[in-house]
Amino acid sequence: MPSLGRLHLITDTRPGRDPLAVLRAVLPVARTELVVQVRVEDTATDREAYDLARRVVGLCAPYGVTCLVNDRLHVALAAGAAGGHVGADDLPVDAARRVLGPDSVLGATAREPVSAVAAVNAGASYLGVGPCHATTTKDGLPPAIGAAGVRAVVEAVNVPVIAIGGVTAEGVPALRAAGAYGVALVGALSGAADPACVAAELLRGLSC
Ligand SMILES: Cc1ncc(COP(=O)(O)OP(=O)(O)O)c(N)n1
Ligand SMILES: Cc1nc(C(=O)O)sc1CCOP(=O)(O)O
Ligand SMILES: [Mg+2]
Repeated sequence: MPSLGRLHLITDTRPGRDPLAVLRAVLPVARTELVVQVRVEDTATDREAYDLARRVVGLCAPYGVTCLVNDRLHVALAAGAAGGHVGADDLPVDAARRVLGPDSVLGATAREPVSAVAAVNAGASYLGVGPCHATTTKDGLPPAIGAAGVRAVVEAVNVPVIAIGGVTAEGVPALRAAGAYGVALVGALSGAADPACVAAELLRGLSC
């Protein structure tokens, strides 16, 4: 299994966003500290998801950067990604592990310690934990858990915890202090005027 980077860039495919331009800017700065998660809108077709995943895999390969696919594990396999990420509405973690095989990276969403332990026992190799802070990127999320909620999960499991939801460079030190291994972001990178600069700032926080 590839070693996991600490900076998880999740593609932003909302209208007006350019996920490949953001990726091209961030790749040379973050290199192997980067993980890219291909996440498309629920309304996107599998063909659209596959086309984006193939392009992301192709851009990541020269840098040795890990590419994952959110939700659609058949797309992950078909596109040659290193693994996938599942949450409560997706395949259960044990089924996802069977689909991906023993050596793939498998992330699972967990919001508190009990489900976190269950996800790890079912085969998750890392956990996405949040929402840490309020976010406008995704609707319907439960209330923010803050750094204290992240810490509660960190103390319950022995896999990397990736903090997600409203993460900014300013927020990284508190999340690291809570034990987060890394962070996952959509808006803070996708909406940045200079994504490379923001990535460098995020990496400085993650290296402490
Ligand atoms: C790193 C990371 N953590 C959490 C999520 C959320 O996954 P999920 O709960 O399945 O929600 P969707 O992203 O599918 O809307 C994630 N994608 N990545
Ligand atoms: C896709 C997603 N999942 C979350 C969760 O808590 O499960 S928060 C989130 C959106 C993260 O986007 P941003 O960095 O712009 O807040
Ligand atoms: Mg999902």
